[in-house]
Amino acid sequence: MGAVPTRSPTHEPANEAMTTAPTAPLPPLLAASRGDTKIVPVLASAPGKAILFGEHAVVYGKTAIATAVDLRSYVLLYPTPSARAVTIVFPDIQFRVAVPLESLAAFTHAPSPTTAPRDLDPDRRAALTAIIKAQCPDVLPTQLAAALAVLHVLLELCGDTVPPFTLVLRSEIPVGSGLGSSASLSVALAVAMLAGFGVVGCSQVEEVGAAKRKRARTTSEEVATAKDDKKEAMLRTVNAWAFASEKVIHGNPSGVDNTVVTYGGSLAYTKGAGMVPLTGCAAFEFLLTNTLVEKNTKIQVDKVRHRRDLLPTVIDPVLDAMHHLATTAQSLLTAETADLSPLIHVNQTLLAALDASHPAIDNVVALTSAHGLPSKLTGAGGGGCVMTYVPPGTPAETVDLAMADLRGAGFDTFKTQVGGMGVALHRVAADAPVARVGEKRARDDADEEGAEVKDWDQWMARFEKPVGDHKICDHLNTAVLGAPIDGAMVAASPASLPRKAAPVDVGRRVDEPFPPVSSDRPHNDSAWRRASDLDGWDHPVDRDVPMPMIPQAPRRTSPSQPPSPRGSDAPRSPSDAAPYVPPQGNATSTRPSSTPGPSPFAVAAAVTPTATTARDVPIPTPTLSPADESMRGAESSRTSAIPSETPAPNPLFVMDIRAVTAWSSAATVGAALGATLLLVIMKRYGWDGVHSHWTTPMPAAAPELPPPPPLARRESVASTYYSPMVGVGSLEAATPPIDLTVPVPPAPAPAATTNVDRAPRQFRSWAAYRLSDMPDYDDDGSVVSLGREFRVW
Ligand SMILES: Nc1ncnc2c1ncn2[C@@H]1O[C@H](COP(=O)(O)OP(=O)(O)O)[C@@H](O)[C@H]1O
Ligand SMILES: C[C@@](O)(CCOP(=O)(O)O)CC(=O)O
Repeated sequence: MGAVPTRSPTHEPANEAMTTAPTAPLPPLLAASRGDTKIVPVLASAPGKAILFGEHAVVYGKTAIATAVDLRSYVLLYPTPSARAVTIVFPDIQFRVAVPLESLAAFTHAPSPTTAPRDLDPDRRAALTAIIKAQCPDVLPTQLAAALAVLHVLLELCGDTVPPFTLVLRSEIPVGSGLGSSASLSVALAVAMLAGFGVVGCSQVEEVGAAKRKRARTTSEEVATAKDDKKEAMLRTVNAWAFASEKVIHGNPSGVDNTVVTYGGSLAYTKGAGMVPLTGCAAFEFLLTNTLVEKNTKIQVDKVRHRRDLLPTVIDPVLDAMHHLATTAQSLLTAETADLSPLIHVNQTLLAALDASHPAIDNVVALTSAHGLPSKLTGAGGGGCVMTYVPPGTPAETVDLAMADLRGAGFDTFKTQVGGMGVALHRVAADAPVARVGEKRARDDADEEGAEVKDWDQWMARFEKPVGDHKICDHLNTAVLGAPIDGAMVAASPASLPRKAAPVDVGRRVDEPFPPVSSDRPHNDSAWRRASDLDGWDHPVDRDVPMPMIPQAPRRTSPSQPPSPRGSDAPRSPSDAAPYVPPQGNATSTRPSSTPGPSPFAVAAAVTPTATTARDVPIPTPTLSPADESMRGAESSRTSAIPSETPAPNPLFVMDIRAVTAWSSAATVGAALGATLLLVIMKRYGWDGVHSHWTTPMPAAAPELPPPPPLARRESVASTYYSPMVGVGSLEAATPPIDLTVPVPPAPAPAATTNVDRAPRQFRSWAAYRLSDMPDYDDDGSVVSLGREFRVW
C-alpha cells in the first residue's frame, strides 16, 4: 500500500519559529486581565514517545523518525485562592513545593502569551532556583529541573500577576528512560497552563462548535480547512511553549520529542525544517524494554557532542548515515511489506559508535536478536529503554518467547504500536466530585471558589495515589475532551458523561484488528510511601492512610551503597565515582530482602533448556579517553539490570558470540576457526540462517544441532555486569539461588522461520487514521474527537 498523504506534508518548524516570532494569534486575555488573572481548573495529558530512527543525529540537523506511545502524563491544575502560593506537586518523584506568591512578584515583566515564550536566562534560573531552595533546601536536580520548567512557563504567561493555584503531575511514563517523560511533562504542562489561563481552549471550543453548526451550509472541505487552520495554530502554540519547558530541563533539545508528543501519530522531524506526519504508512508492532538503568539525556547529548568535537571527520559520517537510515525508513514505512530489521540493526551499531549504548542495552539487543528480533536503544541511550522491532509476519510465539526471556533477565518489557493520540484535555466524569464543581469557572465569586477548592483538593488526593497497572485516566474516571492531533483542542462537551464511557476507536478497521497489546505496562517505580513519611510533604488528605504500593521492578542495589530516590541526576563528586569495571562472570549478589522473589517469568526462563547463559556473552571493556573518563565520572549512576544466567535459547547466536570472543583471544583461535568451519558446513548443507541469525530465527528442524543440555538447577538469576559507577540508584542485580526441582520439560519447538514475503499481513494500516476518515461530532453533540486517533477513557 502506498502512502496516503492527507494534509500538507510539511509543517513549519514551530519550535524554532516560536522562539522568534508569534505564530498563532492568541486572545489578549492575560494582558487584559493583569492584576486579576484567573485560572480555570484543567486536566490535560500528553503521551510519551519513542524515537525509531535518528536520535542524537537529530540534534545536528539530521532527520529522525518518532512516534507517540500509549503511556501518558497528566497535569491537573486548579485554583487554590486561600493558599497564596503556587503549589507544585510531583508525586512520581516525591516532590512538593509551595512557592509563595510574594516571591514571584519580583519578576515583573510583560507576559508573553501572544508572543513566543523566551528562554530561561541564567539569572532568572538562579533566582528561581533560590526561591525553590528556600522552600526545599534538599531539592534534587531532577525535581528542581521540573519545578523550574513549571515556574518558567508560568512567569512567561503571567508576569507578575500569578494567581494562587496547585499543579499536580502524574505520569505513566518511566522517568528518564528515553520514552519522553520530560517532553510529555512539558506538553501536558503547556496545554494545561494555556487552557487554564484561557489562552487556548474556551474560545476555540466555541469557534469549533460554530464551525460544526456551519457545516450544513458549507462544503465539508471548507469546514475542514478552517478547522485545520485553528487546530494547527493551537498545536503550534502548545508545541512552542512545550519546547520552552523542554529547554529548561535539557538545555538544548532538538525539538523532536515535544513535537511528536504534541501532534501524536508518527512523524519525520528535522530541526530547522519542521516535521512531516507519517500518514498512510504501515503500522507495526514493537516492544519497549526498560533496562532500568538510569540515564541522563543532557549528559548523553554532551557526550556525543564531545566525541564529535574530538573526531569530527569520523563522527559526521556516522550522523549522516543515521540520517540516511531515517529517510530510508520514512520511504519504507509506506511499503506493504516493509521490513525495517536491517535499518534497526545498523542504527544500533551506529549509536554504539557514538558511545550512546550501554551493556544493559547490548544485552537486550542480544536477547532479542536470539529470537530474530532486532533492537536498538531509543532516546538518549546510556540506559533507559530499548525498542525491539517485530518484523511483519513474526509469529506471536516468537514475540512471547523473547518477552519471557527479557523478563526472565530482569527487564521490564511490553508491546506497543507506532502512533497514538497526542496532547489532550480531559473532562471528569459526571459522578466524580470534581465534575460537579468543575463546571464552575474561575470567575465565580470567592465563596464558590472556596467550595471548588475543597473538592479539587479531594480529587487531587486521588490523582496522587498510585494506580498499579491501570491507566491513570481509568483511575480518575475522566473522558478526553479533545485530542488535538492534527486537530483542534476541544469540542463541545456533553452535559454529562457516563461513568466510564465505552472506548471509541475511530481508527481501527474491523477486518484488521490490532494485535493484542499486553496489559503489562511500565510505570514509574518511584517508591510510594505513606504521605506522612515524606519530608516536607504536607498532604492535605489521607495523611495517615497507608498508600498502596505499586509493584516494584526489582532495583539493583549495591550492598555498599544505600539506595537513593530514583530519577536523581545529582552530580557526584569524582571521589564517589567507581571505575568502570567489566562484567564479573561469577559475581553473585543477593536480592534485597524487600524485593519480591523471582517472577513466574524468571522461573519459566530458568527451566528453559539452555546450553549457555547471557553471562557468557562478552561485554567489551571500553577503552576510555581521559575526557570520556571524566565524563563518566560526572555521570549519574549507571546500573546494570543484567542477570547472570539469562537463557539464550538460540544456540546459534551463542555460538556466534563465542566465535567473536574466541577471535579476540589468541589462545582460542583454534576454537574460533572450528566454530567458523562448523558454520560454513552448516551453511553448505542448506541452512541459510547463518548469515542472518538476527533476522531469522532458527528453522524448525535443525538436526545438525545437538539438543541443549537440560538445566536441572539454576544457581542464581542475577548478578553484576559491572560495578555501579556512583551513588543514587546504583543497584545491582540480586537474587538468592533458586532451587528448581521441577522436571525439565522437553525443549520447546523452535520458532518458525520468518518469511516476510509469505507471511500473512497481520498489521493494520494507518490509512485508517487519515483525517478524512476522522469522525465528526455525534448528532447530540457529544462526540468529542477531533484527533486522528481518539478514545474515551
Ligand atoms: N513524572 C515526573 N514528575 C516530575 N518530573 C518529571 C517526571 N517525568 C519526567 N520528569 C522530569 O524530566 C526529567 C527526565 O527527562 P529525560 O532525562 O529527558 O528523560 P526522558 O527520556 O524520559 O524524557 C526528570 O529529571 C524530571 O526533571
Ligand atoms: C538524544 C535526543 O535525540 C533524544 C533524547 O530523548 P530522551 O530525552 O532520552 O527521551 C536528544 C534530542 O533530540 O534533543
